[in-house]
Amino acid sequence: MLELKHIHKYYNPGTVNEMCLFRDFNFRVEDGEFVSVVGSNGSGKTSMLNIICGSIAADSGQILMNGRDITNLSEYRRLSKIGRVFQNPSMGTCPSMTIMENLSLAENKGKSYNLGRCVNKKRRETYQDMLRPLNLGLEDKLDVKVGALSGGQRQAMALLMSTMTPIEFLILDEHTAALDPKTAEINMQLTEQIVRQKKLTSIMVTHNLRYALEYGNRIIMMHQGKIILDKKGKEKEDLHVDEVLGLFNEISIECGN
Ligand SMILES: Nc1ncnc2c1ncn2[C@@H]1O[C@H](COP(=O)(O)OP(=O)(O)OP(=O)(O)O)[C@@H](O)[C@H]1O
Repeated sequence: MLELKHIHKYYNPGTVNEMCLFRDFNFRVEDGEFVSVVGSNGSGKTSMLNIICGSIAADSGQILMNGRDITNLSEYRRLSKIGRVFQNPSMGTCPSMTIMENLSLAENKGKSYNLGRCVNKKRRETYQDMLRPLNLGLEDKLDVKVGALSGGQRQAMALLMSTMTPIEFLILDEHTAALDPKTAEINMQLTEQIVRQKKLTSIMVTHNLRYALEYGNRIIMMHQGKIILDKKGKEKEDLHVDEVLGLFNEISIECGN
């Protein structure tokens, strides 16, 4: 379970650019939930993920993980339980290292081993078996540098790498936004498969309303630092893209856009 309680967040406090993004923001994600997060630009989606992961600090409020208060826990320590994939495929993989080295590094997350000890034949075979079902031909490219892969291949790698250690939570920040439709679909299917297999509690920010409705069991919409729609289960299944789009339009008119 992940919980944000009474979160307050100001950007640029005490300056002319001061902006209050979250005022008493509350959000709770139950174990096993896969929450899609939609919302207009600047509504606070990435800031919320950053606060959960510890990349930025809230000004006040509490962050709980499985009931434990992690508000003051460093990002590094939080990430032993959280995997995160970003929009940019070049984040989360190292371009100057080979696929083999990248996967080994990801498997070593939290361990003090160096690479030399871990790039071995057994792992090579394991990684080939892991990559084969993706049908991206990566199993035959273990010694190719990741920088030579396409964006879609790199994002599939980033997804695998973020979930190689025994994490409980997966945070996806527009992870298919930079991919062409076919590659995005492949990455979404891979996401769903990993989430189901590893029983991960997941939060996926996306601007793709179809993905937001098709994948996961809960959807929230954010607007100006608030959750303005929250549907799960059957209520979510009954939602149509047009309805969510309608809500977007209402908000835009309200904001004078
Ligand atoms: N480091 C920062 N310093 C100052 N303001 C920030 C900072 N990060 C975000 N903001 C502001 O906070 C608001 C929310 O930004 P955030 O990136 O969380 O929104 P978002 O919903 O993820 O947007 P998008 O869909 O465009 O990615 C925006 O107005 C943004 O300008």
